Amino acid sequence: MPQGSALLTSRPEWQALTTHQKELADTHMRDMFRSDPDRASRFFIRGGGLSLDYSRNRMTDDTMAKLMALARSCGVPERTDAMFRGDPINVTERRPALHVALRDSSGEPIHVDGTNITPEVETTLNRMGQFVEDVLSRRWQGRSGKAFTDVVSIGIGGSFLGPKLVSEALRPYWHGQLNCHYVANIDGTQIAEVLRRVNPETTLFLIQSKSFRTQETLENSKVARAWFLENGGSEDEIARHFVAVTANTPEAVNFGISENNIFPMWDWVGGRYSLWSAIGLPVALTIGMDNFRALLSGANAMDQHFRDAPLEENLPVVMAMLGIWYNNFWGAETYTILPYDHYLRSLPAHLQQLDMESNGKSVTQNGEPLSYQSGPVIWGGVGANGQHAFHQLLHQGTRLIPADFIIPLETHNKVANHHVTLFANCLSQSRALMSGKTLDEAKAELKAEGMNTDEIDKLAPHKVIPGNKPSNTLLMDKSTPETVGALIALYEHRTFVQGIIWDVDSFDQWGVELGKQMGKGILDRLTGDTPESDAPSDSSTDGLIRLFRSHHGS
Ligand SMILES: O=P(O)(O)OC[C@H]1O[C@H](O)[C@H](O)[C@@H](O)[C@@H]1O
Repeated sequence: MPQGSALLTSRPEWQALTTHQKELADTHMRDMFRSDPDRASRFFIRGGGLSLDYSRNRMTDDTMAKLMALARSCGVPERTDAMFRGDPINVTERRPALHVALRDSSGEPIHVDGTNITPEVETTLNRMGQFVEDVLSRRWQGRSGKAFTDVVSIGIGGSFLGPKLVSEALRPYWHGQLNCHYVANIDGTQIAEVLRRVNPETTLFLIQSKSFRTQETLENSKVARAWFLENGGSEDEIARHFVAVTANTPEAVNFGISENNIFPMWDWVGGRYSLWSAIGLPVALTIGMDNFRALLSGANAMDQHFRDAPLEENLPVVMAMLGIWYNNFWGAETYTILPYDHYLRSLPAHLQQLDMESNGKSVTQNGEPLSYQSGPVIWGGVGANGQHAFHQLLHQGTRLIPADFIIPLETHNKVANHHVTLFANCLSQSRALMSGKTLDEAKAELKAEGMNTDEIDKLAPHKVIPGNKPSNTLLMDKSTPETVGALIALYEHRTFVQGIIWDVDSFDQWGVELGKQMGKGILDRLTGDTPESDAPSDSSTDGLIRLFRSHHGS
């Protein structure tokens, strides 16, 4: 499939969308709804246990047909097949991206370099299951024969955000035997606060690092080990309290983790796609292995929907192409994720890494500079809280910010009339964003309040809400292991499809490396190990290093 930066924008399908955007530029969604009573039922699809109402978008049937034509011309179906087949779609690292294999229980073989990987996936899941059972049944217990009460997961980035999101999302499924804590940051406050709350005799540490080279994780793990030894633990007992998940067994063994306590990761799973692997252990330990497997099966249901449904009825594809529509044809720079579910409060943070690390790229797969925008800024926050904070800018700011509203039909916590009120808030926000308020409506309202004409003329412009702001509404019956799995998988595939259109490598992250490389030299200068470094610097960095050193008297 020919691709390339110039090729994309010169495709007839791309140009048709450029022209089409101009035709739609002056049409308000309010009028689209008025003139088309079937709009909402036509732009409503289901898949993998989720439902999507995408009728509140600046589009018509013609727009969707044009977006799907672009998807086809960029090879979305073929590239999707390539991903599921295990082709090395991560071109810069010459690897497949096979997170879908982690949740495929069909038994169908998937080959990487000639080896069927599915038996190893199943073996690892069984090992996880055995470990969870051993811990919960107290066959595996702390050094003084007490049952574990706490799990501390040490990891960052993909080895942190996904498991943390799922732990929180599935809080109603916690069996209650174990508390779960996450430590990610090199800010010592985080680990200090966690260690203050746990007991060294009953705490299990999980060191989660695909590479086993990540500074933050290694430094925090050293602190955890030292704390364990300082608080009555012995070297021999480390094996009972420290477990690692990594693709780098030698480094984990070097660190002092017993080889029997190491769960594997594979280089064909990207960090931000790894919560489905043994990186999900903190989740499995707190919700039990059956629920963890249900999470995988929910994700697998979305995988099947993504692979098999026609593009027009395919949730990840429809959402991806609407995102392309705003990003590349309407100039939207950001995209907001609004879960109306307290349990999903960490979804925006997880999707931020998933999407911004995957599609924050500026060259094509062949290394040519992009002549168009790639991934947008992803942000968001839980509803209804955001309504009393940043939604003002969504309603009346000058920027176009498409939004995804995500809400379960049913709550786990029936408290007074809260859930129906939450639902009403969600619907009223998406409706207000779409319809807005005209100047005439604002004036009529003020008149009805008894205001005089002079005052009305002054105040009314401030009360105009432009509307025509696009949003999707994603629904699920309830936040369950299955629906949460499907929801996360949906966004993974949405990101993947957009990467196909932009022709970027969605599975590498070279940009992250530069800061890491520079970090070492700067640390040495701050600590005085190499005060006069030959490494390239600048007057700002030099000045700030001097300031830090003089503050610490060095
Ligand atoms: O799991 P690790 O190898 O420790 O990596 C943790 C994280 O750090 C890196 O800097 C990457 O940006 C992330 O994609 C990765 O998930």
